[in-house]
Amino acid sequence: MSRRAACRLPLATPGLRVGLFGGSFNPAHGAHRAASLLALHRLRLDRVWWLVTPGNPLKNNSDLPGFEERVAFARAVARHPRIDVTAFEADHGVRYSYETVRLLTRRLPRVRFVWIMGADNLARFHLWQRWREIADLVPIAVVDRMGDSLAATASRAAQALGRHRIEESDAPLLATLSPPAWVFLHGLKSPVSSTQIRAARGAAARFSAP
Ligand SMILES: Nc1ncnc2c1ncn2[C@@H]1O[C@H](COP(=O)(O)OP(=O)(O)OP(=O)(O)O)[C@@H](O)[C@H]1O
Ligand SMILES: O=C(O)c1ccc[n+]([C@@H]2O[C@H](COP(=O)([O-])O)[C@@H](O)[C@H]2O)c1
Repeated sequence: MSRRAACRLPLATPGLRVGLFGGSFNPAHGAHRAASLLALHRLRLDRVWWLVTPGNPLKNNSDLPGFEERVAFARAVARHPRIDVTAFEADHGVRYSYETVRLLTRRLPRVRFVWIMGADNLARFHLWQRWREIADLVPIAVVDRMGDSLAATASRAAQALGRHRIEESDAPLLATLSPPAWVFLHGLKSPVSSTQIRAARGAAARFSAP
């Protein structure tokens, strides 16, 4: 591991409860922040680390803006003392979440990590590389999202992990449970998406073009 990589991970003391929130952040937006605050509060986390991906393995990344640009904008949007925007995956040359989680849990075995994702990602979680092993490594919190709840709870991964789902009222315990364990968090249901923001920016650019 390089000195630079070691420097770019936030400080984490044993027992700290850390939510891992991976994303393309193209661009970061208010629902990323709101989902992080919901998870911080409902899971009794100490911090949330945003893991800006060098490129989602399931997306076409040909139009993805530069990594540093997405990190800088994410930092401007996060603006919270308990949210850290990290370049962990780029620093370590990984883009599969299984590798990220394995690296982090090995390097910081006494930190209590929780993987956080929006409901759209639970709906497609069974397509991720080694998704069952991710669920064996860390508890998972799924944040409800407008239009995605039904597909998420009926998905292959949700069904396969069904008996490991805990009651939402037990969410404060999630970080202390041995995986597999997961919870579905209601209470956000935001319609905001990066897709919508990119479309609005594109329309504005076309409108103002001479
Ligand atoms: N409105 C939202 N409500 C809940 N979770 C969200 C919301 N928007 C994004 N997320 C979650 O944030 C994480 C990062 O998402 P991402 O950066 O891909 O944003 P996005 O808005 O889904 O982007 P895109 O529209 O380009 O797919 C994912 O786990 C995603 O499910
Ligand atoms: O590991 C995988 O196979 C995998 C497949 C799809 C998405 N992910 C991760 O899921 C997170 C959310 O991605 P996105 O593009 O929906 O923001 C991000 O950390 C991606 O690296 C990971």
